Amino acid sequence: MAMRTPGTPVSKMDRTQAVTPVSKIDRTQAVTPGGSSRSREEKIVVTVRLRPLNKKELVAKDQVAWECVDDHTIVAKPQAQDRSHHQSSFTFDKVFGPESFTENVYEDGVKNVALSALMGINATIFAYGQTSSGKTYTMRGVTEKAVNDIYNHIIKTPERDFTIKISGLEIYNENVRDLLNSESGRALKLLDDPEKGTVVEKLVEETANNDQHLRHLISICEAQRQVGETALNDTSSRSHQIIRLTIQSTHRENSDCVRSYMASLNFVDLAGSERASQSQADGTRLREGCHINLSLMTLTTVIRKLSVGKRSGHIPYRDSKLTRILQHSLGGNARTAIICTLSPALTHVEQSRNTLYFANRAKEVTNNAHVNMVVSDKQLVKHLQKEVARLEAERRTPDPSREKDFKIQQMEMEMEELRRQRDDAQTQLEELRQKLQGEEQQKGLNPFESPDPPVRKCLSYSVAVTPSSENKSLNRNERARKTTLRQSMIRQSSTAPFTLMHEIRKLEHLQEQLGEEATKALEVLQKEVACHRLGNQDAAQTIAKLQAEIREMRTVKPSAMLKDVLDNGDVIAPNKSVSANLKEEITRLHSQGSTIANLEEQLESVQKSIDKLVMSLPSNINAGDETPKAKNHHHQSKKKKLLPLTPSSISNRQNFLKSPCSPLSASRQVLDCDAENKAPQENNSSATRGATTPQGSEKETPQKGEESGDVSSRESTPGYRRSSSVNMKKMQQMFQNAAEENVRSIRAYVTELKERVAKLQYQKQLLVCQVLELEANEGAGYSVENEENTIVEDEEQSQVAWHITFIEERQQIIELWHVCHVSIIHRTQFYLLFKGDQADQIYMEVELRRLTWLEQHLAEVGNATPARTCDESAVVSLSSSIRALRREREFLARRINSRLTPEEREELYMKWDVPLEGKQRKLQFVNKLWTDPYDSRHVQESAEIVAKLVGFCESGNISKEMFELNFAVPSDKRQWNIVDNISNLLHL
Ligand SMILES: Nc1ncnc2c1ncn2[C@@H]1O[C@H](COP(=O)(O)OP(=O)(O)OP(=O)(O)O)[C@@H](O)[C@H]1O
Repeated sequence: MAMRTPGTPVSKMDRTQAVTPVSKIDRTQAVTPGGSSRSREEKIVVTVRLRPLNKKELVAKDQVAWECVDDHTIVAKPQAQDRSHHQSSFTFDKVFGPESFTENVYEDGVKNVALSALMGINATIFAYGQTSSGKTYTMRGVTEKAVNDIYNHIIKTPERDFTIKISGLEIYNENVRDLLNSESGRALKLLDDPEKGTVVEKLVEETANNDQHLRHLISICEAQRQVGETALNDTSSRSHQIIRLTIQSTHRENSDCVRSYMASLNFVDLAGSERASQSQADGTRLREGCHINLSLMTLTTVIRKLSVGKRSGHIPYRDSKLTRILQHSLGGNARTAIICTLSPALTHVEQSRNTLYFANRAKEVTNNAHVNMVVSDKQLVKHLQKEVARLEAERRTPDPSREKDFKIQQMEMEMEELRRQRDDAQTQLEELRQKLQGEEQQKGLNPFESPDPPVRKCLSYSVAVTPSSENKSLNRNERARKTTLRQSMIRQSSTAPFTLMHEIRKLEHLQEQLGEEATKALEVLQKEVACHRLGNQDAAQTIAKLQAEIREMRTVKPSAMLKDVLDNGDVIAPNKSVSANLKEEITRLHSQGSTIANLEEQLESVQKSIDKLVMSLPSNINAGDETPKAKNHHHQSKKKKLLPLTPSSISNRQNFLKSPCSPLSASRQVLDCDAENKAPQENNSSATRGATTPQGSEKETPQKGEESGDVSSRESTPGYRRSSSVNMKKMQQMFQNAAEENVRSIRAYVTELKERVAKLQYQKQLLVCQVLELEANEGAGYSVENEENTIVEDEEQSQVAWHITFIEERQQIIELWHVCHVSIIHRTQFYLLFKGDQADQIYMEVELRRLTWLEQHLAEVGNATPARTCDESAVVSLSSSIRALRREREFLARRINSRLTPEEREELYMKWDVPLEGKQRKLQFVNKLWTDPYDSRHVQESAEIVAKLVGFCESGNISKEMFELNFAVPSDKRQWNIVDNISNLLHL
């Protein structure tokens, strides 16, 4: 749509496009197909103003020949003697009658076009008409009002800086004269500029300081204009006058923005066409009249040619200086409004008709205005100078702020403090232990023996797992559960000493692995940061200290005894009794009580140090705009890529059981609970991921380091420095990004190590409990030596008792699954795998414990939205568990068609009361599974259906190992494709 209603208020104007108000007269053209959104075609706005009869005409009793019948139409009054067949009615954008004010002409006719210049769009306002028709009268008023509006706009737009310049020229007898420099008296040349088009050479351009100044300059132009008396007009303009305002505006606050709007606004008061007979011109006036008519004729030709289309051949702009100077305004890059002025007198009716014909053609001319953005040389130079200075400074001093050094110093101090605190804690612990030992010895008791072993065990467990649980009232099942737990422990203690020893070995081996991996992580960190600092000694020292911390962790390795045992192939010394071995184990476990805690503490300390280091990276210091979500995503994706993991660590990670009782995990409530109920992906996908990611990660990290190293080495060469400061900046930025990413990855990795240490803690505590059970049994007379006899004697009785306990425990577990919204795939596997075998005791116990903890945790957290911690571990809530379970049910529903035949489906739908024709019946059906924990038949059938849907059959495609307290990789992943996911589901 092209603009038609010229009076749109400035506030409603589109600041970047030529505005297109609605018009009553639809003579517009469509926007150029494929044209820029900032450029559009628009027809010249044409208005007609009919002045009142002047004194001379009134005296001569001239008649009024024209009438404005409405806002758009002017008609010739029928004259009795007029027998010609001229067009008598003309329609324009606006027609103003003799009573109209110049203000109306401005507001409704040209304002919109004039103010486009404030938005970077060139604009031109013409007055065209016969001599004495009122052109000058109208243009003066229009110019005055436009100046008012321009300055009002400037006042209302404080965010932009405006510069207004003015030049004035007249074309008199086909010579161009400077109205602001009239003393020179010489004619100015027109030059062709490839960018600007025709320019007037040496035309003076003054900058207006304010509106008054501008008005003053305009008045100078008008005063300098050639005026002469003719028969028709005492003050007839004998030249074409062009007053040009150049308006430039720049956004104040955005100092980096070097582009600004720039447009010119032309006020063109043409000389009037005249007939020599009427103007009675002779001599000078006649010569003037000839030139005037000649240039107006060229203008008319240009308009006529343009009105029939720009491709209608040659447009004779160059035939007159007027059309040459105004070329852009005639069919070019400008919005143009023409005010055609008419005398109403019948004596001038032919002249007026010619004016209307001209106006008629002009309204068909199409312009193509666009917003002009310019880069001021001055601004550009300023901007470039600033940039060069900044880059030079950056090149000379990579870290001018010294802020990083300061932060490193701070970090070192904090590390020192942490180390001191750790040593103090260790000393205190040692003192406490010795004191305790002394007291126990005074009482004549073994320090690790308790007069009431079961109570000792319970305390040990509850303190470690849920420090606050002592004050909480027991729930409906807790009492019974504790009883059965105690029973199962006692039973287990008589059967599992070897298993326990084995578990202890594994745990300790894993602990050693953790130390190694932490060292690797720190080595990578050191490399990254060393590169980043470009040899900064302080940073290197800091990292060396961090690494020493990790080495310290490694020194707290399994004891010499463990080493012996491991060296001997993990076999218990044959000359020692099982009881003696266990006692030693107990002692060793206790003596290592602080080992894992130390590891945790030290990892915590390393984590803090790394956090500090990451924060000290320049991009982190400045970065405040990265959203947490984006950071999280970024972090996760990079973590996958960059972690320096070994295959063994990957397999370990996949099989970790998360501990709820670690001091770390308890304080931070770290629990991978979405994983608890996470719906598995389609088959194979997870296994593939697990296999490919670590390999990629092993390759990625060193590559990054090498890249960084390359950059730093190149930067240090003089040739590189000379090459380009912009390139150097880019490369520095790239390097910083890479370093930051890797350090973040390492931080995430250390966090993960911490979690794993926490899990170790949990496992170890569990083992301590069990070893204590053994010890207690021994103390009570159940010696391990006569263990076999005892078992044989009590076998039958024990089996019956266990069976009863199993039934009870399983029911408790099923109820807790339901309450905690645990994965129904997990429920199915557990339910189908553990049928009451003696060896199932430990699994039942572990499951019961973790569910008890989970139930309590959910009760504490409630429905709170799981918050994300910085290390990305999710905190489970009831709602997150329910969501995960819902996703899992959707997953299972999707498998119904592929896993069940149509007959099976139909049978099941009927059996489970799912309408056969109902919508989403698959989901409806799955939603009914595992919903009644008290109906054993329902539970059994639910388990069977889920097993079928996931392809699990109890006879061997899943290992009990995955529910066990060990970290072994399932022996055969092919047995069940989604075993990895299920392992995750089991994470605590
Ligand atoms: N709309 C109007 N209302 C009242 N008086 C008007 C109007 N238009 C013009 N006049 C008067 O008519 C006379 C001629 O006007 P003006 O000089 O503006 O004509 P012009 O078209 O510029 O003539 P020229 O081409 O000879 O310069 C002036 O005295 C002016 O005051």
